[in-house]
Amino acid sequence: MQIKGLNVDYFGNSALEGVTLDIPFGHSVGIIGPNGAGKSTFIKALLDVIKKRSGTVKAEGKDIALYRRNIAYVPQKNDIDLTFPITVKDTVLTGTYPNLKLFRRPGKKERAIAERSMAMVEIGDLADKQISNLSGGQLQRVFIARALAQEASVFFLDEPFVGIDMVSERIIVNLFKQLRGEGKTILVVHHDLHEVEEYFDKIILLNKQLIAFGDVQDTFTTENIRRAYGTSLGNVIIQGAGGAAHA
Ligand SMILES: Nc1ncnc2c1ncn2[C@@H]1O[C@H](COP(=O)(O)OP(=O)(O)OP(=O)(O)O)[C@@H](O)[C@H]1O
Repeated sequence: MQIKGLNVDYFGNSALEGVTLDIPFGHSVGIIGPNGAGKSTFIKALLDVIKKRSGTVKAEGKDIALYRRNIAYVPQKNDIDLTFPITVKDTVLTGTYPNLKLFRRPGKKERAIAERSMAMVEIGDLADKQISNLSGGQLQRVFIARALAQEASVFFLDEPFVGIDMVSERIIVNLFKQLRGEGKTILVVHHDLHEVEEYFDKIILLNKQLIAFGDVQDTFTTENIRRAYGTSLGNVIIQGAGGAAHA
């Protein structure tokens, strides 16, 4: 995915400035940076769901709009209306809609895809429950199953580990490993620096501007964390992460 000169403003305030990088497919990539660094904005700009002031985003040489169907997106929980009356299986089934032909309803094939997707995140037993009755971790797995049902090759997830239980976290991490093994690309906005090395093979450090991008071993360094978070906050974070970052 080729990103060139990406600038995004909200009401005249800049959220992203001149972000240029080339994200190779087939990796699990963490997007890391302080609150308000523009991480969610970055994902939304790549998806073309918010207006850019300038810049281009291409995938395999094509404008991202032409590639959009191949990208499954799991937004932050806050961005989803959880009071909407819908069951787990119907929510997951909506993941198949982008691939349906015009005026076609989901049939046997789509229901089989939805079932397989639910099984991949171990929520088959919740199929008939209303989404409003689920725990945070179960809900996150429902939205990931919906993304799987889209049968995309690229996955964008915004803070998937926030407010979830350890069992859900383990299931999701194992799924990421499985998807990566199948050559899929996973781009994840992530807050907690503890697990960075286990979850991702590349990271993007962001604070309005691109601070660093590359393999975790080379990029997840105390120096880069200080540059992204500022020296004093960076030091607190490095200590809190128990030396997870490289010196
Ligand atoms: N819809 C919006 N309207 C106005 N300003 C916005 C909007 N969305 C984000 N912003 C501002 O843009 C900046 C970047 O926000 P963004 O949500 O992308 O950051 P983030 O790194 O994902 O933050 P967090 O970790 O807190 O979720 C912040 O200053 C935020 O207040």
